[in-house]
Amino acid sequence: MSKKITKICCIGAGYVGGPTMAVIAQKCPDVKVTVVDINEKRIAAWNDEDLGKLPVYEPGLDKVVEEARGRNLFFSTEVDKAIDEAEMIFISVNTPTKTYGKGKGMAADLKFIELCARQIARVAKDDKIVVEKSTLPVRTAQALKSILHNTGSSPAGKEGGVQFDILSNPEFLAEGTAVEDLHAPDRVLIGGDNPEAIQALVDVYAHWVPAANILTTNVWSSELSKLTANAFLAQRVSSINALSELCEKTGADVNEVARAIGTDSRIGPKFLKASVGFGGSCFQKDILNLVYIAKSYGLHEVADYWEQVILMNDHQKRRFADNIVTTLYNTVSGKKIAFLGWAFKKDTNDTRESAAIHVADYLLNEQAEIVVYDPKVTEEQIYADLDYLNTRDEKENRKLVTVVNDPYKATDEAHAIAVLTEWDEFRAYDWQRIYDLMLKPSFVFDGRAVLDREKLKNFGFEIYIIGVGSCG
Ligand SMILES: NC(=O)c1ccc[n+]([C@@H]2O[C@H](COP(=O)([O-])OP(=O)(O)OC[C@H]3O[C@@H](n4cnc5c(N)ncnc54)[C@H](O)[C@@H]3O)[C@@H](O)[C@H]2O)c1
Ligand SMILES: O=c1ccn([C@@H]2O[C@H](COP(=O)(O)OP(=O)(O)O[C@H]3O[C@H](CO)[C@@H](O)[C@H](O)[C@H]3O)[C@@H](O)[C@H]2O)c(=O)[nH]1
Repeated sequence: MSKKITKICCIGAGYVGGPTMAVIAQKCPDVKVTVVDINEKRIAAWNDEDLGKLPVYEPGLDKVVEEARGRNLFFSTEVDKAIDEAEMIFISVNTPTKTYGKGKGMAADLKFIELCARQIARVAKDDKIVVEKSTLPVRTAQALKSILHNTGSSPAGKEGGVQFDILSNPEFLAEGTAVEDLHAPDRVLIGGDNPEAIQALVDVYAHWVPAANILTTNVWSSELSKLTANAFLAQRVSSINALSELCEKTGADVNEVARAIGTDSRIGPKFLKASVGFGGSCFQKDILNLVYIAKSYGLHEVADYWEQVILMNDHQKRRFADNIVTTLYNTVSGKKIAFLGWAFKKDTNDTRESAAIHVADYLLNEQAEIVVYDPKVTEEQIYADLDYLNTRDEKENRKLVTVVNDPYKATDEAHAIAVLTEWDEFRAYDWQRIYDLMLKPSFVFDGRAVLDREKLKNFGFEIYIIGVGSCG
C-alpha cells in the first residue's frame, strides 16, 4: 500500500512550478498544494486578485488558478513552513547554464537545487518524498540523496532519522500550451527506486492521467530521458532550419518540403517549422548540458554530434540578421527596423533565449534603430534582455531601442519589418496601412513564415520569407 498524499509543497513558483501545481490542485481537490518561492514579487503576483496579473501568461491558466486558489492551492514565501507540512516536496527551481568556474557555459548550475536540498534536510522532521521536477543532469538524484541523508537535524543514517525518497518526474510541458499539455500529457514520467514512493506519485497523477500514460522507470533513465527529449526536438528544428538555407538557394520552399516529408508517418509533421532559430529557456541549456555530460565521460563524438544542433541554431539567427543588413544596401546605420514579436514563441510572455534578442544585438552592432512591438512582453523585460548581453551600456540600449504598444506605431516610417515571433495577430493586420506608413522600398523579413507572401507583394512590399527567400 502506498502512502496517500494529502499535502504537497513545490519549491519554485516559475513557469513550471506555477502552472504544474495549479493543475495538480485543480485535479486533486483532496490534496493541499502550496507553492513557495523566495521571490516575493512573484508570489504577490500569483496571489493578485486580478488574474490578468499572474506572473506567467499561459492561455487558460487564469481559469485553473481561479478554480483552485484559496481552496487547496496556495502561494507563499514561507518556505520552511510548507516543507515542514508536506509529505511530498517538488523541487522546481531554475537550473540555468553555469556562468562561472568548471563547466562554465555548458554544465547546468545546480546551486539552487543544492540549496533546496539543504533546506529540506534542515527543516524536515518526518519522512518526505522529494521529487525532482526541474530538469537535471543524469545522476543528480545521487547528489540530492547524499545531501539529504547526511545533513539536517536528524540525518537518515541515525536512529530516529528522517527517511527521504527521491523521485525524478521531469516536466514536458511547452510554454504557450502549458495548461493543455498538463491536462492531457502524452506521458508522465516517474523514475525512482522505491515502489511505494513511485506509487504515491502515480496516485496523484492518476486523478486525471490515464494509467497507460504514466511511465515508470529507474531514476537515471528518467533524468536522461528529459535531456534526450529536448535534444531530439531541437535537432528537428535545426535540421529543417539547415534545409531552409538550401531551399532559399535552390528555389525550393521549405514549407512544402516539410509537408512532403512530414506526411511520412515515420517522420511525422510536428516540429518541422523553419524559423529564425529556436529559443526558450530549455533547448540550448539542456543540449549544452548533454554535451557537457558526454564530454565528462570522454564521449567526444557524442558531444560533437549534439553540439552541432546549437551551432546550426546560432548560424540561423546570424544569417537572418545578416540578410537584413545585406538587403538594406549593406548598411542599417540610422535605419529604423520594426520588430514584430520579441517572445521566443507565440502565446507566452517568456523571452529567455529568444532569437529576437540575438538578431537585435547583431543589428544594434550595425547601428540600427529598433522599434519593438510584442503583444505580451514588457518594455522592462526587453531592456533587461539586451542589458544582460553586456554588448553595450544600458544608456545606449535605451537610445537605440524603443518599445511601443501599437504595431502601426512600430512600423511608421520604418525601413524594414522583421517578424521574430509567430503571433497570430500579425496576419490580421491592415498591411495596406502598414505599407503606406513605411519608407519605400518597404522591406519585410519574415523569420517565422507567417505572412501571406503574394498578398504582401501585391501591396508593394519587398518580402523575404525564411526558407523561401527573395528580397533581392
Ligand atoms: N520553462 C519551461 O517550459 C520548462 C519546462 C520543463 C522543464 N523546465 C525546467 O523546470 C525548471 C524550472 O524552470 P522554470 O522555467 O519554471 O524556471 P523559473 O526561473 O521560471 O522559476 C524558478 C523559480 O524558482 C525560484 N527559486 C530558486 N531558488 C529557490 C529557493 N532556494 N527557494 C525557493 N524558490 C527558489 C526562483 O525564484 C524562481 O521563481 C528548470 O530546471 C527548467 O529546465 C522548464
Ligand atoms: O517546428 C518548430 C517548433 C519549435 N520551434 C521553436 O523552438 C523553440 C521551442 O519551442 P517549444 O518546444 O514549442 O517550446 P518550449 O516551451 O521551449 O518547450 C520545450 O522545452 C520544454 C522545457 O524543457 C519542454 O518541456 C517541452 O517539451 C519542449 O517542447 C521556440 O523558439 C519555437 O519557436 C521552431 O522554430 N520550429
